[in-house]
Amino acid sequence: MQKLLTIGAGRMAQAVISGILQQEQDRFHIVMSNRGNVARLEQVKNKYGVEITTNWKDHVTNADILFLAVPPSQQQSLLHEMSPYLTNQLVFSVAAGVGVRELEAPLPEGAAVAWVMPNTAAEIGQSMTLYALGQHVNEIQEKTLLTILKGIGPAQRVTEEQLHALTPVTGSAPAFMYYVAEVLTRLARGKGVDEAVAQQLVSQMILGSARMLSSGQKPKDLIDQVATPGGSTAAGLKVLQTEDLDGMFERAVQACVEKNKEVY
Ligand SMILES: NC(=O)C1=CN([C@@H]2O[C@H](COP(=O)(O)OP(=O)(O)OC[C@H]3O[C@@H](n4cnc5c(N)ncnc54)[C@H](O)[C@@H]3O)[C@@H](O)[C@H]2O)C=CC1
Ligand SMILES: O=C(O)[C@@H]1CCC=N1
Repeated sequence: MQKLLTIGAGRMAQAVISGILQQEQDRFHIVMSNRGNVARLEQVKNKYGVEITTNWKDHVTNADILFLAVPPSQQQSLLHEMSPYLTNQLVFSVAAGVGVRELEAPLPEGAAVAWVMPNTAAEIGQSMTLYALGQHVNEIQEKTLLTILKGIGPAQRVTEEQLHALTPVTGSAPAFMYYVAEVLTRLARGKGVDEAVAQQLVSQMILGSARMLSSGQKPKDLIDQVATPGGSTAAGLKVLQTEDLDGMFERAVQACVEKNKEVY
């Protein structure tokens, strides 16, 4: 059994651990740590049955995998602090904007690092995860990482530059989708449907649409199937185009990219 130490026990650490435990219960011994929020640690211990600690240093030397799930602003000082304890552990981080180069720089020469960008659907094994590997990750470590990622959903290897550009598309865009869901749910409620029903009908609509997309059909073709020529959907789509929804999404993605750069 390999020992996996998380530093950070917040939303993303828990989403990933939850996904791993559903798929790979017996493969990893998981220890979760944070900066001292004992109540949060007790919660994760009760919820996931993992070991907890407020002092990651007690576990770092005999861990096989170090999973950094702290805010991007905290990560460089943490890496410096961790550096003297590193031997051959695989270090992977999910911090937005903190690339492979930034992970390697504070660590000893030859440190094995990976930059991973999951999303919160990791919690149910449905994240679309992107990852980039540092130059010193060996075959066994890559296999271990892929085992972890398999637990949280499909994963796609990309370059570090692509990962910077795509973080909004897979990491942040779930929030954009939930925003759309919130708006549609509110509209449905405004028509006298109660909240639970409104959420059910919107979530099933999104689920069905996602399944159609994941069957490989092109968005354009799927739009055409819905929009009867001269019909009501076409009238609605025209409003979205006139109001520049494309431009709004482009600007939202760009805002995420710019924000992620602020870490440095
Ligand atoms: N929430 C999301 O959808 C996604 C988040 N991420 C990344 O995941 C990381 C964590 O984000 P969230 O889980 O959303 O935040 P969060 O605020 O829920 O969790 C942060 C955790 O880090 C701990 N922490 C903070 N500073 C620390 C330090 N110096 N030493 C040890 N522990 C420390 C906190 O106690 C907390 O447990 C961020 O870097 C973010 O960019 C990446 C992809 C998606
Ligand atoms: O909002 C954030 O900064 C993180 C990065 C991707 C998703 N959540």
